[in-house]
Amino acid sequence: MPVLVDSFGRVATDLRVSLTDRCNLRCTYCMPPEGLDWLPKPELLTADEIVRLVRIGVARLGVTEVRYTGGEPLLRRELPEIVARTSSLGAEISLTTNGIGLARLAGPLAEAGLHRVNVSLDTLDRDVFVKLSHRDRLKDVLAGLAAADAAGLTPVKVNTVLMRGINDHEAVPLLRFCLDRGYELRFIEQMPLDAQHGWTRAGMITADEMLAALRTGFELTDADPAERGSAPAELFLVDGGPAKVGVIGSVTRPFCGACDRVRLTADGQVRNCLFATEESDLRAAMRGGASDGELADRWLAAVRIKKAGHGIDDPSFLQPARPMSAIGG
Ligand SMILES: Nc1nc2c(ncn2[C@@H]2O[C@H](COP(=O)(O)OP(=O)(O)OP(=O)(O)O)[C@@H](O)[C@H]2O)c(=O)[nH]1
Ligand SMILES: C[S@@+](CC[C@H](N)C(=O)[O-])C[C@H]1O[C@@H](n2cnc3c(N)ncnc32)[C@H](O)[C@@H]1O
Ligand code: SF4
Ligand code: SF4
Repeated sequence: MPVLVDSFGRVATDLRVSLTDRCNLRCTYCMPPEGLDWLPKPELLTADEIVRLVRIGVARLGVTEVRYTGGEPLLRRELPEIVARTSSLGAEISLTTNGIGLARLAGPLAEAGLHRVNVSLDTLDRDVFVKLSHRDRLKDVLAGLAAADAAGLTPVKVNTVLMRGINDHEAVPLLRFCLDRGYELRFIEQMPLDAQHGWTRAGMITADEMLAALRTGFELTDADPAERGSAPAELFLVDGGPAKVGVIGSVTRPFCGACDRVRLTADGQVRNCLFATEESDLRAAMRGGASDGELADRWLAAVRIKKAGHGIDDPSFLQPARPMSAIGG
């Protein structure tokens, strides 16, 4: 089987599929309070088109992990159907979500064949949640997390972006909360992918700062690096283990050398990197009558030209035109 390999020899086996660019939160590191100009419906891939492309990825191109994301993937009505139709292909199927609606959907998604979820939770404080996301939905997120755990969508992982002066005092309580419930918490460095282009390197909480904050409450030791593979999260044992906490240092501790990712946007564009400047239009090809083999060939060509890394520190770095919510995080 041909594989999605780039010119540096990295093989993309992890397909991240954005199901929609819409969202019911407005996290300040992601999009403005008024929202964005969402993609028009006819431009979105249909459920049939998504299933066809995922099948091509898994059956013809060596994809072994499929993650549905967005925008907010739980807003896509056909999510359980898409999971059901792709879960028999043999790849691991996971979901990254803000958790709103998961209280209702965790059971049906598990039944449809979803293996696990990662839920974003930046704070345990209702007022901070409102400040950070411009919506009063903390209760729904917490209910979604509990439902995911109860439905066996495990290991449940939690994603937290720390923001200076907003939630950076919550590193220790958030870890305590996750340890108590058996969730694997990962702290994330903010990347220049917000729609407002407001990111600054100085404003970002670094992985070193996160670790220093955590060490005020816990003893951290390096986990076995062999376990990491191509995962973005660097893991640390908490108080001797076995519980772990992760740090995703995309900016100060980049992991691009081991990158195994490729993305499909909600409007059917292949992106070989979060920070890609070029996309390959599978939707137009598909709607123009391309065969599975022709689509696979386009996909292979798109991955071949992946750059070595994100280049955030290069003087010539330009933030991509698409924000994270429209790329698929
Ligand atoms: N630089 C970089 N960061 C990424 C990439 N994918 C995800 N991230 C970061 O990692 C965070 C967590 O991503 P998730 O969607 O939970 O996926 P994951 O951590 O790869 O998933 P697991 O397999 O469960 O560990 C995101 O919020 C991003 O900030 C990527 O391709 N490149
Ligand atoms: C874009 S969201 C999509 C899925 C879902 N809406 C959610 O929030 O989990 C996926 C992940 O990207 C993260 N994210 C969003 N903007 C980011 C940024 N500028 N830098 C780093 N991570 C970001 C979020 O915290 C979330 O964990
Ligand atoms: S990070 Fe996720 S939940 Fe927050 S605004 Fe972006 S897409 Fe929505
Ligand atoms: S920034 Fe690009 S190359 Fe680096 S890990 Fe993410 S997707 Fe891969």
